[in-house]
Amino acid sequence: MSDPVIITAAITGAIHTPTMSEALPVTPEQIVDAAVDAAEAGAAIVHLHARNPETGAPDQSPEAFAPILGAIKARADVVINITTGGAPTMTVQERVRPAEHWQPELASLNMGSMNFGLFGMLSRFPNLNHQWEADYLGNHDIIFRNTFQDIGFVLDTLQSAGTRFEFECYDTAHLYNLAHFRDAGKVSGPLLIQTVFGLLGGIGPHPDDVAHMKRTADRLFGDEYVWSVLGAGRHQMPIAAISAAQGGNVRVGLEDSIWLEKGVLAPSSAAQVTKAREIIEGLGRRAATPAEARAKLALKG
Ligand SMILES: C[C@H](N)CC(=O)CC(=O)O
Ligand SMILES: [Zn+2]
Repeated sequence: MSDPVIITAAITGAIHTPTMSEALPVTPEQIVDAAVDAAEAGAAIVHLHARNPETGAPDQSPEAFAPILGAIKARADVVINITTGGAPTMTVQERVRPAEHWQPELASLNMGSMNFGLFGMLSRFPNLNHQWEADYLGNHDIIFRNTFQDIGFVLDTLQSAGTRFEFECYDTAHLYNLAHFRDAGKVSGPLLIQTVFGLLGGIGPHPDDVAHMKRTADRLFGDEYVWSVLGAGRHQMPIAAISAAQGGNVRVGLEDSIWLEKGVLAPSSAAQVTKAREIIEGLGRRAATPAEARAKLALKG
């Protein structure tokens, strides 16, 4: 039987906005509770962003993470993964600061630049509460920038503190970018590769897309990598099931989808973790503990 499944819960992110779902955690207290609940539901890793408690706008200042990190650690033995993606509108210097300051076990790292098509969601949410939501979601001109220089800068800034990475790959080009850094000796296994599906600007959510990304990663990295998947929006659970059925790992959470199923808003990331666990256990597997995730990913603990 294949290894236990590492479940990552992405708690709030910087893509969805407060008007979209009341369940989206915004304040530090809400983010802490959501992360602890997700850990208790079976997540071994929580992926964290911070927000302005008043407006809900993304906040990438190290101070914004202060009331979140210690409080989670005091209540749950879960692996902390701090975003370096922040929001697409931020510079790499801004985006790397929280992980540089807090030196987590894991940090996310987008393996390339890409068009970020958030506007697809706008049609479903005509009445947004905050102007920044409309400006942000309605923007057809967003590029998430992470050049080879930016990626090198993030690696150099964080690796000295023993932080390892969740390499976010939105298309096969990003897998080749990661292979480039591996060949250059800048990164080494075990490489946690988070393949992202169904976000406009990246690869699609079709099972053929998943097979194509997995086949390419298998060829480029062999047993040097640990495979995980992230399906955006309504693709979250079907993509998780495909991965779990093939020995892979999964990421769920309100950052990636506000839905539990078609037309049903998820009451929490924990509810999505529970649903993913049902799928995983239905396949005869089980969720990995934080300790098992640390061992498999060679985390500093
Ligand atoms: C699709 C996800 N929002 C990817 C993400 O989580 C990026 C990051 O924080 O570095
Ligand atoms: Zn993120």
